[in-house]
Amino acid sequence: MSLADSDPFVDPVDTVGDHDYREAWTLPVGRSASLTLATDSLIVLDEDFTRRETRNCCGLLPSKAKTTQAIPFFNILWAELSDFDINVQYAKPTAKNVVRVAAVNYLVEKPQRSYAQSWVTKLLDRAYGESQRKKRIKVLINPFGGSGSAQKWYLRDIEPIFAAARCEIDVERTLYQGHAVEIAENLDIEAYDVIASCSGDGLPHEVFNGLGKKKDATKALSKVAVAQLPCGTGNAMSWNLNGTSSTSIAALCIVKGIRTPLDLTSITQGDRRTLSFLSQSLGIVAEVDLGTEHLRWMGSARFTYGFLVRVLRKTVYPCDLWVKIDIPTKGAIREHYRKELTNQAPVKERRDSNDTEDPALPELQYGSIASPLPSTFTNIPSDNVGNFYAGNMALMAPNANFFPATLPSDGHLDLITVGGDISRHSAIKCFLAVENGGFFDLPQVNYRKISGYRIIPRGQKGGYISIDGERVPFEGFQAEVHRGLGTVLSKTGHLYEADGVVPKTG
Ligand SMILES: Nc1ncnc2c1ncn2[C@@H]1O[C@H](COP(=O)(O)OP(=O)(O)OP(=O)(O)O)[C@@H](O)[C@H]1O
Repeated sequence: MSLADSDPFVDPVDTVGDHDYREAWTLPVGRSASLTLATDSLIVLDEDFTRRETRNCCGLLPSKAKTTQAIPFFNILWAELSDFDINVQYAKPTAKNVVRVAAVNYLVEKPQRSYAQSWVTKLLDRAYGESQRKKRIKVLINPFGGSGSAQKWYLRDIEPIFAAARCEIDVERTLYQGHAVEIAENLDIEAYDVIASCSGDGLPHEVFNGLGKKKDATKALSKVAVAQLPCGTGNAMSWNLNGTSSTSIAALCIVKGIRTPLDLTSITQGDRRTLSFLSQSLGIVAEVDLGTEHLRWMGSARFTYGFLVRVLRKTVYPCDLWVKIDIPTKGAIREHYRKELTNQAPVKERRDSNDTEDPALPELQYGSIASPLPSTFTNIPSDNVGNFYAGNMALMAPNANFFPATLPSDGHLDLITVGGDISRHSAIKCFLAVENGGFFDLPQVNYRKISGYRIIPRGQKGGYISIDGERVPFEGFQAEVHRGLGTVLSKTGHLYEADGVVPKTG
């Protein structure tokens, strides 16, 4: 029986005669098996001669038991040829949201060896595409991550995948708050390609800031990709870049991740300058996130409870707000997003150019919170703000797609403002629309693309401001976006995994 007869994935025209194996990139292996490179996957076809329990008058009948297995190229971790056999290691789904390292192993006959070598090269090309192979990864583990399970999850779910993919791994546990800042600040950037944190979103925030403290910060931030191995509660970074909070799938996504420039925002407050990669909030979101810590025992219900309490009180957070508005309307934002869907510009063109040749952090174009107000900033009356929320990624938690128009490196933050004095009915509609879709289009939601702002709370004794989920003093601050200053790993190289304001396929 020819391969074409038995395998629906193989074009019969390509499988006639030995020399044609090359054209189909089919490698005959073992006694009666073959490995074929199809469009998106490796097809393993095994015709094993076994005795089946089929009887006729002469006794047991020998018959062929065929198995066909398709392994997506994305899941292929490594392949190599040794003296006698070929070994392909891959991430095999073993349960919903779990992958584990598995392997296929076959003898390769001597005459096939040189072809097998080119076949392995071809397989790895398809498996990795433009993603870097054998990444050198500094792994940070927050021992308190995942309610103390981060270390266990690392050993069980992550390390075997990195090892099978031949990544070089160097593991360090964080010992105290802020330790990840120091580790990143002192990192030899020539020795690593990625810093991946087994943590929530707090450690990646620290890592960006540690790299940002280096003398050659701009170089460090463009050279070392920051990644998350989700061991927190929200895991926004992993949801946006990998579409998962599964530790094993995230590990596979890091192995296969494509280097992607990420906009970072400088925040100046008092005399401090920090970098934000995810979001800044003041008002109901900040208060619900940071002001309900004492209700952690409720699980995620604490957010719903906190929200409802504030909505019923119709809480407003008066402030003075000035914004550098880049795209003012939802229609224009949708158009901008549509164009970016097909923008495959090289990485270099998706970062601000550094004309000064100075490798330190870029100078602040708009000055700091202490500088005179930039003339390009527009005042937005904000006496009755209920929610001020600036986002650099789409999902703030699973099913919380607040910023569906965000793009990793378009040079803009997406700014949402919602009045605190809207009706309770309207406020609840907004809340439900975040989870069910449609939030972006609600008329009570103001949505702009911006590249800087200054916000100063007014007439409140205290309150909550959140930068990437971390609490900062309740006082005025200024923000300025730096296009593509940071680097992350993503599946596409230029988009988030969340649903956008325009369908990604059309
Ligand atoms: N050994 C340690 N002892 C105390 N604090 C630590 C230690 N290691 C890390 N931290 C701190 O823990 C904080 C939380 O980090 P992490 O990224 O895991 O979580 P998070 O984003 O707060 O998590 P969650 O998503 O669960 O809210 C960071 O501020 C970090 O500095």
